[in-house]
Amino acid sequence: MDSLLKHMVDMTGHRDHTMLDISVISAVQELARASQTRVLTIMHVRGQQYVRARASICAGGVARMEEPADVNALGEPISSYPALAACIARNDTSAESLSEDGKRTLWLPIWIGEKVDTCLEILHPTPYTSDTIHVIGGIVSVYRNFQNLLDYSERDSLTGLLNRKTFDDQLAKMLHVTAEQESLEPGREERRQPSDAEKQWLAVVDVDHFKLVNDKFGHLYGDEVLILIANLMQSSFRSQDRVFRFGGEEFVVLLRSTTLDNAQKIIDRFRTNVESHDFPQVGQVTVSVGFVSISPYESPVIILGHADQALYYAKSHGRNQACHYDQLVSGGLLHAVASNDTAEFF
Ligand SMILES: Nc1nc2c(ncn2[C@@H]2O[C@H](COP(=O)(O)OP(=O)(O)OP(=O)(O)O)[C@@H](O)[C@H]2O)c(=O)[nH]1
Repeated sequence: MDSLLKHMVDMTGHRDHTMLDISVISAVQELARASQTRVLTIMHVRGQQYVRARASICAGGVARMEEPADVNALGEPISSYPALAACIARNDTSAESLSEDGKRTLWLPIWIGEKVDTCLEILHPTPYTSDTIHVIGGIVSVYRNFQNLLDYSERDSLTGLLNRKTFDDQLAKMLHVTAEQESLEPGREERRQPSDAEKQWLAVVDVDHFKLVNDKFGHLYGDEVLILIANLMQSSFRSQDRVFRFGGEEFVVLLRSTTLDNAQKIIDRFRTNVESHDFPQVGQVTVSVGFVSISPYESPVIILGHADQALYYAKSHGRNQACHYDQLVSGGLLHAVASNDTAEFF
């Protein structure tokens, strides 16, 4: 029981999804004497479900995060896990399978309302007693409640998008990973990257003339426009991209690993989706976008400042368009300010 309490204290002491994953699999692994425990992400992409491990621990080992070799890979189709697929299809909370070579696997999907995007997978050599199942059930409940709480603190209450604080954390992580990858290729910093190279991108999105929407139709309709735009963002961008609301009528998107051509296409698809949407009562609404590639050699403030400069260019040159910072600079339409000062534009 001491051990159970220790694990519960550990799990509830985290304010970060990664550490929560690590502590839940460490707890299950030890208390359920598993041979392997994993946290799986269930991704929903265009009506299909995919499974990808995000943390794992083996007997006698330490828990670790699973970093996918390719961040764009969706994982395995759920059909590779028939017992889990059937369990999710019937909205169930557990499934077991026994393979021909005697390996037992227990899957515990974590339901939050009608949605499931996480599952615990426990491989165990011998059948579980009802006491062990009871302990595992308790750990899973605490894990689910804590995930829920963390999720709530990471999101904007009006649109349900990720909030500004989560953006700061995720951009810092993205810069760190990119810097690590580039350090594996010395000299890359100085080399000019080809225009078809895959990069990470940051786009700042601002609703055009939003004050007019509020003034003409009232704040309730204004709020509805923001919610519908948030929905259009979720459906227009890819599952590996991240969408944030910065507050007001400003949104930010982090686009993962794609070429300039693709980034422009993905952003324009969203922009035209907004332009062609019929907003109840309000009619047509448009957005302007400024975007920039993310370099680990620049600070978040500078990266955001560049995207903002491109956004203001789009605003002051007709709105309802997406402008690329580097293209504006190389075309002489914007002036880059060479500076190490992180307060360059503020
Ligand atoms: N309904 C609603 N309005 C908001 C919210 N947050 C900020 N606003 C309003 O958004 C409007 C932003 O207006 P401005 O910054 O002047 O910009 P704009 O009218 O969109 O003009 P441009 O950006 O130049 O195209 C203000 O009227 C704010 O009151 C919100 O959560 N809900």
